[in-house]
Amino acid sequence: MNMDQLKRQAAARALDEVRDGMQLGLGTGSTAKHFVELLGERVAAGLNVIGVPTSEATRADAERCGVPLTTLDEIDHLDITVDGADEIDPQLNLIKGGGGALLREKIVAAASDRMIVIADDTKWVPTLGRFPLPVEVIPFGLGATRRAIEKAFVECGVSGQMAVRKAKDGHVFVTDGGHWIVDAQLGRIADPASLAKALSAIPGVVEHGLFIGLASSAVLAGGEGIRVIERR
Ligand SMILES: O=C(CO)[C@H](O)[C@H](O)COP(=O)(O)O
Repeated sequence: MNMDQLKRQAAARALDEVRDGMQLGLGTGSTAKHFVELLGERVAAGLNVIGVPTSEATRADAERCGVPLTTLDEIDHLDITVDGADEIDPQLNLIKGGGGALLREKIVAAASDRMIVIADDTKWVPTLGRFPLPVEVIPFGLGATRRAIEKAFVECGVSGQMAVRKAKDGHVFVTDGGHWIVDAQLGRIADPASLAKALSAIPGVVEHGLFIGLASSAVLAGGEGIRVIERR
């Protein structure tokens, strides 16, 4: 089975948790896209749900698949958010934002009763940090923000190169919120909760890709089948 088939399997398993009448957060990325497509098939067959997309890309996918959409201004909570991740550790802390949607993804996950992470099992790691940590920043005063981020890294015992993310066309990548992303190659984040707190305290940082205590469960698809891990 190839990687894409594994992603679809994980998405299909998460769909088992969806019930009629639910309000759903719809994640971003190639794995979440499978979930939106499968959900669209169920909607076409009569399932009544409504979704909040975590990016303009997911909004377009959901519209194409016929999934009804709303916003967090029109409804007061979400039952489940189903989203992918770039890394998942055994405490179900995550690195997200490889697709650049971390800000909306975190807002939507935090507004949800449950967050189900779906992934192929290569995303499962003993310690976060091999995947570059995305930090969403305001372009104004970026030099000062970078220095403050470096200081936070030192205080939290990590270090590594930082680079402003570029789009495929070579221009700076701009998020749906109009911000930039700095990717930090940290290698190993021993204390992700402390680093998350330190980054959140920096004025020019809009959000970062450490999702601490947000995921309720992870559905991991691998060569030997599907593993569902619940947060203790
Ligand atoms: O955080 C994300 C987007 O901001 C994605 O969930 C993450 O990058 C995983 O993507 P994929 O399912 O394509 O591997």
